[in-house]
This record gives sequence, C-alpha cells and structure tokens, in this order.
Amino acid sequence: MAADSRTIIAPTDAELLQAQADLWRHSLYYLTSMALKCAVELHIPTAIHNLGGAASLPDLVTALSLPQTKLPFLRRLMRLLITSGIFASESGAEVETYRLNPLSWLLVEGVEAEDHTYQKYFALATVSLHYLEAGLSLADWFKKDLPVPTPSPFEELHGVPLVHETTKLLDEELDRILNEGVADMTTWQLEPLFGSAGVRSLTDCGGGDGTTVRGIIKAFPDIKCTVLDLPRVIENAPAHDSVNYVAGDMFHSIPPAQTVLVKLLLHFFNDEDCVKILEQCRKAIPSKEEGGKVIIIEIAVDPSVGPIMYEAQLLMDMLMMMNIRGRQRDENDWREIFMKAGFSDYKIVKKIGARGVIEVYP
Ligand SMILES: C[S@@+](CC[C@H](N)C(=O)[O-])C[C@H]1O[C@@H](n2cnc3c(N)ncnc32)[C@H](O)[C@@H]1O
Repeated sequence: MAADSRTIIAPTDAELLQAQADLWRHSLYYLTSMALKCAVELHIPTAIHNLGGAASLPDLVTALSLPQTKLPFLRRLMRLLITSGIFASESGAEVETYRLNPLSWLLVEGVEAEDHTYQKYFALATVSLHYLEAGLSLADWFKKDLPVPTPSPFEELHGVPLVHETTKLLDEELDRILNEGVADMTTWQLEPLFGSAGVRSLTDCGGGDGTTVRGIIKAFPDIKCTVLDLPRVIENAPAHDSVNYVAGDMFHSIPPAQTVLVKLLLHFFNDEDCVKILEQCRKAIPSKEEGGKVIIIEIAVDPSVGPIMYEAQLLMDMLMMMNIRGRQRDENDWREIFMKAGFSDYKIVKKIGARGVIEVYP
C-alpha cells in the first residue's frame, strides 16, 4: 500500500518556518555565485590585498574606482560574501573592515608565491551564460531519450561539447577562460608524492602545458619527465631543458615510463573512454615488480571527507553531468574501471582536500 505523506509528515510551525527559510536559501544560492563573480570582476580580492590585506568600505570604493553612490550597495554585497565565507571581516572593529581569508586569497591576481594558484577562471566559467543555459535545460534533457553515449545538457543544447576544439565556435570568451583555468590547475602538495615514491621516470598523460611536471622537476631534478598532450596544446607549451614534450593522442599510445601520471583528466571522460585511456597507460609502464604504476589524481566521492568537502564533490559531479560526458566517481566506480582496464590492484594513498591520489598497479 502506498504511504500517505499526511500520516508521515506533520511538521510543526517552527519546522515549517525553518523549511521556508531553507527553501529561500536553496532557491537563491545562485545569487552567491553571482556575487562571487561580481567580486572577481571588480577585482575586490586584489584591491584588499593591495590595501595591505584589510580595507574599510570607503577605502574599497575608492580603490575600485566605483561611484560613491554605490557604497551602500557594496556593503550589502560584502555582507553576503562574508556570511558565505568568501571574505572575512574584522570583528569588533570600530570601522567596518573587510579582510581576505584563504578563499579570497586564491582570487588575488599577480601573486608569485609558490603556494598560490589563481582560481578566478573557475569562478567565472561556472556562471557563464552557456553554463547557466545548460542548467536551465536540465529537466527537458531528462525527458529526452537521447542516443548513447549520452550528450550532456550543454552539448545537447548548444550543439558543441565543452572543453573541445569546437567550443570556441560557440563562445570564444568561455573557451579562453576554460583554457586559462586548465593552465592554472593546482600543483599543491604533489611534489612529496613523487620523491617518496621512488619514481625514476614519469609521463604526465594529458599534462597540458607541463605546469605540473615543471613543479615536480623543480623538487626532484632526477626524475626524467615527459608530457603527453594534443598537438595544439604542446605547440604552445613553454620550452624547458628537462621536459620531453610529446604531441600525441592518449587513446593511441602513451610514451613509456616507470610511472604514468593522470591528473584531473579522467573525470572529463565516460567510463568506456577511461578504460581505453587506462589500457594505454598500462601498456606504457613496466610490471609491478619493476615499480610500474599509474598515479591518478581525482575526486574519489566519499561522505567520510566531511559534509562540506562531500557537498563540494557532489556539486563537481553535477557540474560534469551538466556540461560534459564525464563524471566524478566513488571508489567502487574507480575499482570497476581499473579492473576492466586490466590492472590487478590499486590503493588510495593520500587525500588532497576533496581529491585523492590513487596508485594503480599492473
Ligand atoms: C583538464 S586538463 C588536465 C591538465 C593537467 N593534467 C593538469 O592537471 O593540469 C586535460 C588535458 O588533457 C588533454 N587531452 C585531451 N584529450 C587528449 C588526448 N586524446 N590525448 C592527449 N591529451 C589529451 C587536454 O588537451 C588537456 O590538456
């Protein structure tokens, strides 16, 4: 017998009021994304940084060259961004003062420090018009019986895939932002992995312009490094004496090395393509006894990372579902792919924030 919701749910008034507030929050969270985009476009993090890391509202209005009439509006914008954890404020100060926190620090432009990466392109791309339109088409996309492999709502609506050489035909600015974003992907905490693992030679598969490999070589000059990427990417990679750049296609062959690194790549592809890429990785490495392994750096969706990190993982999965054919995977998904690609074993060796480092053995 079907359950009668009236017998199960009997909310109190307090619960209903809370539910209404929660509904407002969930319906309006896109405004936080818009406010973040606005802060990036106005260069608010950089302005606060240039003002010594703290700024009053009038100082900020002047530094940003905004009309004085916008002061009360900027206060409201900053209030939301502080409450959302994007900036900090000085508690108890006589004058309202805004400060950078680690999140807004990530958005400061022109910082040379090694631990700093410049993530503004991610914040800008995720609220670009074509992404938002794809999101708005989600219910229509669900209702359509589309051929397999299933195109994403983005591809179905706009007629071109995202992160593809044809994306610029749709939106040159979005394509530029995405390429910049890829070049800026983090290399935090990677170097220790390769030193302690006794890696002698490494191929970074889909290694982009070689940013990761240059970071590894800096820490471990003895590791012989190769970067494989598509010809149009390798053509624009900065020359480096110790990096062997190879233009090619990872679906066909991967330059041999003791270790193949596959970093922030597989979530762009569906399971069948991941198996094909990993089969090529397996061919490129020696046996397990000779130290052969593939190192994968990706999200491994897992609630044990805590509610905030887990929510970030699930949102990243929705981002994939909306825009590309790939997905974020949990440990079972990864295991299935590794076994299909002919590997014998794997180990999640480290967590890096919401991501994990997985070693996969032949
Ligand atoms: C998201 S980026 C990751 C870049 C890099 N691994 C990092 O962590 O910064 C994916 C990379 O895979 C490359 N790629 C895509 N298809 C490829 C293929 N068939 N063969 C080689 N590289 C490919 C792209 O050009 C891009 O540089």
